[in-house]
Amino acid sequence: MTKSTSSETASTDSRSSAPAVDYPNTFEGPEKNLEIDFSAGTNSLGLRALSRAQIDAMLDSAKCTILSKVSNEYLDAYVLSESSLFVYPRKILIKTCGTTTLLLALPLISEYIRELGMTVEKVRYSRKNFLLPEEQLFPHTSFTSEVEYLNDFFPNGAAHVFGPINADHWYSYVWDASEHGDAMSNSIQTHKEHTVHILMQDMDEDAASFFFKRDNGWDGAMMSAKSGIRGLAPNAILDSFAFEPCGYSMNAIDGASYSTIHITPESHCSYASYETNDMVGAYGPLVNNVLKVFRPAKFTVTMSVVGDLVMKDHIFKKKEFNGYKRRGGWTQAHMDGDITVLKANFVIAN
Ligand SMILES: C[S@@+](CC[C@H](N)C(=O)[O-])C[C@H]1O[C@@H](n2cnc3c(N)ncnc32)[C@H](O)[C@@H]1O
Repeated sequence: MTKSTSSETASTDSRSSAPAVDYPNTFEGPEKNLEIDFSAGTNSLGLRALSRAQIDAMLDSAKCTILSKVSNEYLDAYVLSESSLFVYPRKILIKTCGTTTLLLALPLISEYIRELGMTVEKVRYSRKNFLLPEEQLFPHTSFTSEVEYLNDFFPNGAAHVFGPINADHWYSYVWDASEHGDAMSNSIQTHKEHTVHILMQDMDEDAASFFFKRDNGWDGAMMSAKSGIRGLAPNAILDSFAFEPCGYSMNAIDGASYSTIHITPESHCSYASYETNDMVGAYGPLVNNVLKVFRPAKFTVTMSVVGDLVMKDHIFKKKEFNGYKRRGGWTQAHMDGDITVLKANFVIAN
C-alpha cells in the first residue's frame, strides 16, 4: 500500500474525487504489463519447464509472490500478490501493480531463456499513467527510465505514448527481433494475438461493495458469483482471490485464452482492470458486459494486435458507447513487429 500526493502528469488527476493527500493508503491499481514471445528452444515444454523456484526468484525481483495457480494443456496461470502471471511454452505475460518492479525480472528471464536455448522474438511493455508516480521504484520512476532499462536488453525498441498526456494515457514499448536483422523463425504460436485491456476508474459504489471481504466475509469464488464476474467467463477454469480487508484478483483460462480481472474497490482510488486475449471479434458486447459489472465513471480501452486487426465493431471509433462518450479522440499506431496498438478514453454521459 502506498501513500502520496500527486499523479503522473501534473494536470492529470486520475480520480474524480479529492486529491490523494486527503486519503492515506492510496493503492496504485494501474498495472505494468510485460509480454514476451520466444523462439522454440531445446525443451519441448518451453517456458513451462521452469521450476517453481525459478519462477519464485523471478517474481521476487519484481517484488511480488504467487498466491495460487491453475493450468490447462496450453498455459499456467498464476494469481500474484500484485496481479497475474501467464506462462505459455513460448510466451510469458506478467502484470503487476502497486510499487512492484516488474522490469527487474528481466535479468532472470534472460538467464532462464538462455538455459532453455530460446531467444526473444517480440517484446511488449505497456502501462497506463500512474496515480502516484513519485511512489514508484527504479526503473519505473518514469517512462523514459523504463525505456532506457528495456533498451539495455532489447536495443532500439519503439516507445510511444497513446492519448492525451494531460489526461489518461497509455505508454507502449515494442521490440521485434525481425526488425533488427535477426533470422528468427515465424513459427506457429499456440496463443492468440489480440490483447484487450479495459481500465476502469471511479467504480459505482454498489458494484465496488462486492469486493470488501471485511464487510461480507466472502471468499474470491463468492465475490465472482455475486458480482457477475463468473458470467464473464462461464466456461473457464476460474481462479479468484479475495484480499483482506478488500480487493480482488482473478485469472480465467479457457483453452488457449485467458482473461484476468483485478479490483481496487477503495472509493478514493477505485480501479478495476479487465484483460483478455480471447479473440471475440465483436468487442463491443464484451466491453459492455464488463462495464455492467463495474459501472465505472470512466474507462480506457486499449488493444494490442499482432498481424491483422480483426474487429467487427470498431469500438475505438465510436463517439458514444452504451451511456459513455469518448473523450480525447482515439489513437492508433502501427509499430514494429507488425503490431498495432489502439487506445481511447470514455467517460459516463450524464
Ligand atoms: C486486488 S489487488 C490488485 C491490484 C489491481 N492491479 C487493481 O488495482 O485492480 C489490489 C487491491 O487489494 C488490496 N490489497 C490488500 N492487501 C493487499 C496486498 N497484500 N497486496 C496487494 N493488494 C492488496 C488493495 O488495497 C487493493 O484494494
